[in-house]
Amino acid sequence: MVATAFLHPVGIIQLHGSGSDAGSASKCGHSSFRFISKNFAVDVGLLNKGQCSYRQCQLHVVHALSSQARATDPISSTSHVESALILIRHGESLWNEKNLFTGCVDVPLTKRGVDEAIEAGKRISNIPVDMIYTSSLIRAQMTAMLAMTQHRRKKVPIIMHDENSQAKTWGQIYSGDTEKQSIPVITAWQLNERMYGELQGLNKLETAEKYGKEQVHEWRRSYDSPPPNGESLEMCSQRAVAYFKEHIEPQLQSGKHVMVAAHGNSLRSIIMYLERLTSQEVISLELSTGVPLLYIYKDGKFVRRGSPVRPSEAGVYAYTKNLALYRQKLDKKLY
Ligand SMILES: O=C(O)[C@H](O)COP(=O)(O)O
Repeated sequence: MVATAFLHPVGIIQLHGSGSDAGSASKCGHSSFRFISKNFAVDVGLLNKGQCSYRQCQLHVVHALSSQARATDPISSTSHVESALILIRHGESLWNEKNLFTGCVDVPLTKRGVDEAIEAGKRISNIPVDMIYTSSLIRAQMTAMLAMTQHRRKKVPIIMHDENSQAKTWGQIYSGDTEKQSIPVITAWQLNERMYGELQGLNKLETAEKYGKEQVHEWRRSYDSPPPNGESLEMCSQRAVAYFKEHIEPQLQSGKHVMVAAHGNSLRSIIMYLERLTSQEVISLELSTGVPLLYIYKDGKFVRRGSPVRPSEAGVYAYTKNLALYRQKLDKKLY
């Protein structure tokens, strides 16, 4: 009986068992599998066809399947894992202040937006953050960095540069201790604000007068009506939610606490996914600038815990034992 070809969603597996000497047999007998590490799998198909012995077999390392597979797999199920997810829309930008459609135009924060980011940081200063994801736009990156100046854990957020191999090499940290005291910040264009097409740079009020209030509201808040040569929320969701599922959700599933600093619409699309909102319900979803939202990820589900009102708000930390313990350790300076 030969091992069947399949991709296991959990980890690199090693063939063991009768009839298949991992060293030479080109035909492997029935085998049991041992997990060596997570996030990869090997295609045992080559072994079955006798095309190579185990040792020669090219380990077709396949990135682990989606979190769904991991969630259903009893061995890898991380149902005991509980992670915090903080979503934050950037603070007020210079074009928010001028009431201009911004979309993917890369404008910075206003002074008020800076203050909003700092206030947001105070609100989440006792909630654990292991990784930060931002869009590739400066207003989201400024918001994340400013917010983290208020965090009590005092870890240093460091923007990871992997645009090319030199950037990766030149940005390396050569101290394990220093690395432990830092938080990787991953920037992703997929988290950018929806591209507002020919509305970018136009005044929102003038645009409503020109095209009519209903039409502009449709473009701004509906799910599937794009502005002229721009993205609909649905199109934005196809990149933002896809990125969240592929890159961010697995981190939460492994127990990492994550902050995502992004934009009104890219976050609306992600919240639509987290809270299973319909395309009708999402129309009324509005996000204020610089107000952090807290979700608890557990058993493959996201539970929204609102927005911490202030760092001293007991309620936030009573939500889960882990958040309360983390806060206690901060209070006792155990970090
Ligand atoms: O892109 C913009 O103009 C704002 O960031 C969000 O715009 P909206 O509130 O019209 O969606």
